[in-house]
Amino acid sequence: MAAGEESSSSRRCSVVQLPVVDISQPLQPSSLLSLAEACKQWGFFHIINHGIPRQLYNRIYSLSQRIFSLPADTKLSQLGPSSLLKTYTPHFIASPFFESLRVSGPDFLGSAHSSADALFATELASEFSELLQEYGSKMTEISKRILVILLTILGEGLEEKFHESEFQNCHGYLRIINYTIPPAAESEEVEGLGMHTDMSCVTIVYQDQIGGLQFKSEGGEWMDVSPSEETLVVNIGDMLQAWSNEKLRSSEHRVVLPGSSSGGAASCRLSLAFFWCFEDEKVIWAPEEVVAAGCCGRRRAYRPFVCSDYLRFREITSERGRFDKVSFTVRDFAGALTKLI
Ligand SMILES: O=C(O)CCC(=O)C(=O)O
Ligand SMILES: [Fe+2]
Repeated sequence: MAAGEESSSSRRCSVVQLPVVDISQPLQPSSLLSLAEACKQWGFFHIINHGIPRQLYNRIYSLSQRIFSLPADTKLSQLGPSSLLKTYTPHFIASPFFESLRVSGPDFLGSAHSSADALFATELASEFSELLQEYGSKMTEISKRILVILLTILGEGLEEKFHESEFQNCHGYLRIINYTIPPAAESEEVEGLGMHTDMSCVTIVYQDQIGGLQFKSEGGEWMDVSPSEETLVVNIGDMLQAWSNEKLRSSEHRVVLPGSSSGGAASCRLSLAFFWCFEDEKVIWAPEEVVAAGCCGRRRAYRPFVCSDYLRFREITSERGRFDKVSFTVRDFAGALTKLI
């Protein structure tokens, strides 16, 4: 795995060559090894041959832009935090440059429809919903495939033993995110989304060509995740870090937006982040076999906890309007590093 300094002087971070997994093929032992290493060290990797046609992205992209370019009042009153639907997160909640629309599974069609009906004429609303249904169900399928791979790298026999029994009630939701690139930023980068960990088992991200997704290495260095047309980014979330007893890493990450001088005339960055999560009432407790697998000893890193309690903890501990604040993670909530259980 090669990591080298990036040439651009405006970015004080490194680029890393993440493993690229072809998920249309069974994985070769050598690929499994490098993936296992990356999941332990970075918690990030790329996938290719995922079967999402480019036209699907293009169409979602252009309809999403139509939604985000509607007047702020319309988005807020129809979909905002005080509306019935609550699917729209306006600017100045996650950051001044971030706004998003949530589409929840498994009925992605119904979820997208309820938001789109409030904004679009019938025909466009139907098209938007159908596209999101297609995207959501493809992401669901890919998430399951990724979990099979991750359980395989955790240890022999663990996939057969635990995929069905532990992950069968997982559910997914999608966040369509629009980042506004501020023209006043000059050569300075700004944080579009501050440092955080995801509360999912795995997250699958499509980022457009603007890039800017970065994760923090164990040594505390920011690493750039370069955008590429053909690949999707996968990162491990807190739920899987806890369930795997930290054999899979949920890295802190963020999104930086380029200053206006660092390239192009683009005024926005669009990403689609799909979160594959345990059900709310799931008790997370790493199985004995997972704790014992490999050479990491038998120390448990977490006490058992209920998923929804952690989600609530994150909600309470995240301070609105404090964009610079480091958010708490699952270690702060359920870490038991000093105690043998
Ligand atoms: O926009 C991106 O590229 C990543 C978004 C993200 O990290 C998140 O929504 O949790
Ligand atoms: Fe994230």
